[in-house]
Amino acid sequence: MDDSGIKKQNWDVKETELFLEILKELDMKKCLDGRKVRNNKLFKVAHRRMTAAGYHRSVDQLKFRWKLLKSAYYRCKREPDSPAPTKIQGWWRYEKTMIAIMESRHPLVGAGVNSDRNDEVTEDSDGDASMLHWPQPCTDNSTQNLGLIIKMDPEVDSQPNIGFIGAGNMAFGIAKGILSGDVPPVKLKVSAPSSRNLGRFQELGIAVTHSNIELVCGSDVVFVAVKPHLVPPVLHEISLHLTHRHIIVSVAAGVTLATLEELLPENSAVIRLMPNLPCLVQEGAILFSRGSHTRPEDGALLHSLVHRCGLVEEGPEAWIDIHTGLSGSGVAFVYLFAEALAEGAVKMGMPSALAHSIASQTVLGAGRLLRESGKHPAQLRAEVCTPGGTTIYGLHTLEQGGVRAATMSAVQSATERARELGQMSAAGSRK
Ligand SMILES: NC(=O)C1=CN([C@@H]2O[C@H](COP(=O)(O)OP(=O)(O)OC[C@H]3O[C@@H](n4cnc5c(N)ncnc54)[C@H](O)[C@@H]3O)[C@@H](O)[C@H]2O)C=CC1
Ligand SMILES: O=C(O)[C@@H]1CCC=N1
Repeated sequence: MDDSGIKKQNWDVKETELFLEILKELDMKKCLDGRKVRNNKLFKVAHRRMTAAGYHRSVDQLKFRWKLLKSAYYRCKREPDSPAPTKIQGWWRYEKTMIAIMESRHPLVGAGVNSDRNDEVTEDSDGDASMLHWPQPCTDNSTQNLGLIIKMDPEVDSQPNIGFIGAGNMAFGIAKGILSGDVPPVKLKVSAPSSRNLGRFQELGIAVTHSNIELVCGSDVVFVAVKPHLVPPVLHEISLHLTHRHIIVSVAAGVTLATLEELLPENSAVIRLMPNLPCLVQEGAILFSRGSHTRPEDGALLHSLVHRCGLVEEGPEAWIDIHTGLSGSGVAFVYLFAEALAEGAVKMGMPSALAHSIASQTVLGAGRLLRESGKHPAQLRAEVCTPGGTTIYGLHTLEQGGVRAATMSAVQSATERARELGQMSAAGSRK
């Protein structure tokens, strides 16, 4: 047992890999400047994340493991051809990640850095490099550093900062869905070139900017919510300012993961997400697919952010365009049907307002019953039909009008159009 009462057990591969991934993701290279208080915060965040993943290590155990990993790293660096055995079993598995963490750091230089010598092992002469000397990809260094420090402080905030590029209907719908979870508005920011659509975000307490770069620098998860043809120029604009901490989530219809990855710096974590407008009322239907440089945890993080938007599923990318036809566009098909229902009633003499109100309640009720009963639509339809009654007469008319075939064709057309948009944006990205 250690001081915290946590039993000492050997670290296994998965646990060590997760620990290193967490440190990498927390931007250790920028945050660890040798100040004990800040180091403690970082290890506390790591401790919380490890615990959430089912690995129960105290903060001190994590620090000790980190010391051993650093020792092994320096030993191998000193004697690359015949390194002495390290205290880390299976070190070779972690070497690459350690190099990624350590070699993006600068040696401790000069005054102003209050190095915490107790936090080091003999081999470790760098004392956790100063962020003063780390080149910042973002122009807004002060907020960047502040953001990282806030991000690391479990008491203040451990949630990611979320940015929206584009202030349109879909960004607003997703933002509202996210806010209905336990994410406070202070964690969100939105950018758009004009102020036209920004007011409604501000009313929700969300910060706004006209600078996509400022937005990216202050965000961990960035939703790209501009029209598909604007995706290539927008990604080109922000690319230089992306770091490995960013997850880019595109909601643009048709734009494929391959195109997104091609437009972004190598190894960028990209997720393609297709929402629909009812996210606005937390009744959306979302399907997302992860790019080749994401980890399951990135999907889990995204899921946890948007789960209040409605139904959220992860699936293969081939289904995203189909989901666009079925659900992204599908809501508009349902609205057309609702409108036609109401107009039928108006034709028969009902006042328009009442007809529309009843039509929307009919669509809502039918949808809820369909979802909550878990029954096939044909079964529910049969439950409404009295033999020789009104419904079967009406259904016969709809079938004569080809409503079923027309609806299937509508989903097909919208899916094919999404694919076409994808090809166009791929061509745009190669220009
Ligand atoms: N509206 C919908 O129901 C759905 C839309 N989508 C996708 O969501 C994306 C956005 O669609 P909507 O929200 O409907 O569009 P929208 O036209 O309502 O919003 C687009 C926003 O992008 C902003 N914008 C334009 N150029 C920009 C730039 N260079 N930098 C930053 N912002 C810029 C505009 O000012 C506007 O606020 C599209 O790619 C669409 O395919 C996906 C599913 C459903
Ligand atoms: O019509 C569109 O292109 C977007 C994508 C799905 C819904 N609206």
